[in-house]
Amino acid sequence: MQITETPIAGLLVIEPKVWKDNRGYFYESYNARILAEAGITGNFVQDNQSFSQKGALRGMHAQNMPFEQGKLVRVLKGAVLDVAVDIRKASATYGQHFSIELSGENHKQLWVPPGFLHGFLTLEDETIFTYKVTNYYDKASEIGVMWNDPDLNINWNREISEQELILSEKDLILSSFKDFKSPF
Ligand SMILES: Cc1cn([C@H]2C[C@H](O)[C@@H](COP(=O)(O)OP(=O)(O)O[C@H]3O[C@H](C)C(=O)[C@H](O)[C@H]3O)O2)c(=O)[nH]c1=O
Repeated sequence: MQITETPIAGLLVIEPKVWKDNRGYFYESYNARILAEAGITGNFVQDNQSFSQKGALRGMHAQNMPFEQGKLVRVLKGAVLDVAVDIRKASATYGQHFSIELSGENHKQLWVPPGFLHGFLTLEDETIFTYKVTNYYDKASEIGVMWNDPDLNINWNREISEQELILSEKDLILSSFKDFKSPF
């Protein structure tokens, strides 16, 4: 399992060792000891899974304290462009984002600590996205910023036009970044 830093402190890319043979492949998708050695010591209490068609965009979301969540995200099948935005007010990279393609083929994972907005654009039909979180879901604590906020300026361009995007009602009316008051 190789764990590498990103330009945003605390945000880490995890690439598992994949064992391939004539039957297929095997890899450890989660190993608390190896993650702890890299500083990922969250107490994971809940696993989530979502299924999305190409063009579905979920985000940008976070939960407010005391239900802030660290997220260990990956794709079982299909592909997404995964994006995390630093909303830690004291951070030198406040408002900056990191994006990475996660897929059932590349087996990559992203550790998103508390203090980030998170979301993804689905790049293939029948994509299965799964993740561990370090705090329970609390609807009343949900906060978010629009996926296309001009100040965040997230570069989603993946041959998917705005007309092809599939968004929830909730994700159509999230806050602008300039009106957003980060609790982190
Ligand atoms: C997140 C969540 C949702 N739900 C219920 C509530 C809704 O009725 C339904 C769909 O939820 P939502 O539309 O918020 O699902 P996503 O848009 O995939 O939300 C996620 O989107 C991005 C990718 C994130 O990083 C967050 O984990 C999360 O906000 O599932 C639950 O019961 N438990 C949960 O933990």
